[in-house]
Amino acid sequence: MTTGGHGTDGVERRGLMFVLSSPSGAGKTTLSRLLIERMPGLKMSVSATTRPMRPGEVNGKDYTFVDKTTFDAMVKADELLEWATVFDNSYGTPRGPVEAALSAGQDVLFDIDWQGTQQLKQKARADVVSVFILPPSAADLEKRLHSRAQDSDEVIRKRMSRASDEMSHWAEYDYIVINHAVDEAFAEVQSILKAERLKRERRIGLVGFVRSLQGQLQG
Ligand SMILES: Nc1nc2c(ncn2[C@@H]2O[C@H](COP(=O)(O)OP(=O)(O)O)[C@@H](O)[C@H]2O)c(=O)[nH]1
Ligand SMILES: Nc1ncnc2c1ncn2[C@@H]1O[C@H](COP(=O)(O)OP(=O)(O)O)[C@@H](O)[C@H]1O
Repeated sequence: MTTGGHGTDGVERRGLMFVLSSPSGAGKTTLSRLLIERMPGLKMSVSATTRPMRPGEVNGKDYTFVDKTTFDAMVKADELLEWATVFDNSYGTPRGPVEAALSAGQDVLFDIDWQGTQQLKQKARADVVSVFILPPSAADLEKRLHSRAQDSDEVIRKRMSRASDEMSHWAEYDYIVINHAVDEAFAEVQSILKAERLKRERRIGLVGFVRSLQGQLQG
């Protein structure tokens, strides 16, 4: 499904879909923002959701906030690459921007749950790189949900009680990062992306590049 694009060394490369999942509060949003800021060639997939906007969130940047009728119409029109129900709300990935970014040779970053990750893998396994973020402890997770100060106590309780369910899918992921300190977790996630970009199978321009090197050696 993905084509085009050049790596930093000029060799043509297929774009990849970089997925971060975790229980709520483990740090996906924080790590995603850092990746987008610091990794050129990576574009965030902005999901559509029916959940209410949190203070500080920006419509069209953090999520596209839609009502249930609009979301259902998007599903019906096959406008979503994947979608799922999480915490009683619907979340989904609009297909158009992802396909446009990949065909322009960019990589795409997804902050989606295990259900969405499974759907992406069914569609394009070779192009999906998945990372599961774990909190260092349950106490830290709860502290982070409270420190974010954006959800009511009841919502936080619900998210804590779902954490174990979400975490039970950890073994379906390619990589696991434990988010102790943000800087270290970021460095680990960044290393994964850098190494995956160098994978031979994605570097579709290598055959031509090596042929040209061999030509130079013989010539
Ligand atoms: N399948 C799927 N999951 C999504 C999508 N967007 C967000 N999610 C997941 O929905 C869950 C709840 O997200 P959110 O309400 O922003 O809370 P957060 O986990 O605290 O960031 C998280 O596990 C997200 O990764 C999407 O487009 N598809
Ligand atoms: N390594 C860390 N140490 C301490 N606090 C963190 C760490 N990573 C994230 N946080 C904080 O925890 C809260 C939840 O993080 P967030 O990135 O919103 O998680 P998620 O997107 O997985 O729900 C935020 O207030 C964030 O600043």
